[in-house]
Amino acid sequence: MTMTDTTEGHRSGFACFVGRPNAGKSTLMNALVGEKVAIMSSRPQTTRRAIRGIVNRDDAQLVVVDTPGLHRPRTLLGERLNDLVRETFAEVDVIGFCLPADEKIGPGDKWIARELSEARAPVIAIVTKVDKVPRDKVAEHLLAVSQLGDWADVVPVSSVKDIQVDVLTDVLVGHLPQGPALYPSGEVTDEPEDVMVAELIREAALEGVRDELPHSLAVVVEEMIEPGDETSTKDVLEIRAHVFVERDSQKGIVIGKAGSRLKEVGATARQGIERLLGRKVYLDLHVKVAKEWQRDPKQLGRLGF
Ligand SMILES: Nc1nc2c(ncn2[C@@H]2O[C@H](COP(=O)(O)OP(=O)(O)OP(=O)(O)O)[C@@H](O)[C@H]2O)c(=O)[nH]1
Repeated sequence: MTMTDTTEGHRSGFACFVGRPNAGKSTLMNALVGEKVAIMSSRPQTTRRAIRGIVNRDDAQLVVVDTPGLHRPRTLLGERLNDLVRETFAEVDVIGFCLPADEKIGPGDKWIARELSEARAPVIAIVTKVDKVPRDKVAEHLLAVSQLGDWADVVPVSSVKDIQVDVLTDVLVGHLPQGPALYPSGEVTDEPEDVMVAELIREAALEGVRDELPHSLAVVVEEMIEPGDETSTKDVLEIRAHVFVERDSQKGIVIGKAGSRLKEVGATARQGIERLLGRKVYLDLHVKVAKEWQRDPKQLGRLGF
């Protein structure tokens, strides 16, 4: 009998997903990782890259990292985000490019495809939402997608109906280098709490209004006050956060009629935060207009970009 190293044949590495808004990236990432992983948001000090989740298997560990939306830059923030996306592309082992089966390939997809042609890592074209269209349409779409670029693979999936998600995992894992697990299984994040809390609030605030507020929204946690603290007024952890938007009209969108939407945002975010921290919290949200913050480097710095 020979001694076998347990890491022999084991693969590990990073994957990221890109695609235009609504392409099904988040749903797919959640399907891959097997649970809602927004709360695993993790942001290394220098970038906005976050760990979305980790797929742990006996033979592999696939770490899925987040990429800020890739889009045609119009503002300073847009340019910086795109730089970050390119940095992310340079650091991952495999890239998944999501293209929804129920939508024609558009200029946005072509732009992303061109960006991806520069990437060092292999790109898997993923045709998402195949449950939404008949089979012959899927076939047609697959053909169009395969002609769009030089892909390492083209994989059709449905995250909602769980079609081919396991196949996609195998394909992604196949592109990882051999190596031991990068994170202990069970570990989900290495991020400070306030950053994750801010991310949860931002997610909740964007829910349903992503199109209206694409990148014009930032959240800063101002204070997290423990019940025993001098300034504490509550008997639970008190979190005060600012939600920054660029314009008064956007403020209205976030707050809603008579504050109805902000109340919902707060309730959703609070639930997530309580799950994350494992304790009850009191959440106090203030919506503020930081005019043109996307163009102002000082403001950007303060908001963590
Ligand atoms: N029927 C069906 N709907 C899906 C599938 N995947 C995603 N969707 C829906 O498509 C919409 C967009 O999905 P998301 O996962 O939020 O897309 P995204 O690419 O993360 O979007 P952005 O956050 O805007 O970039 C949601 O309403 C999903 O429920 C799928 O496999 N089948």
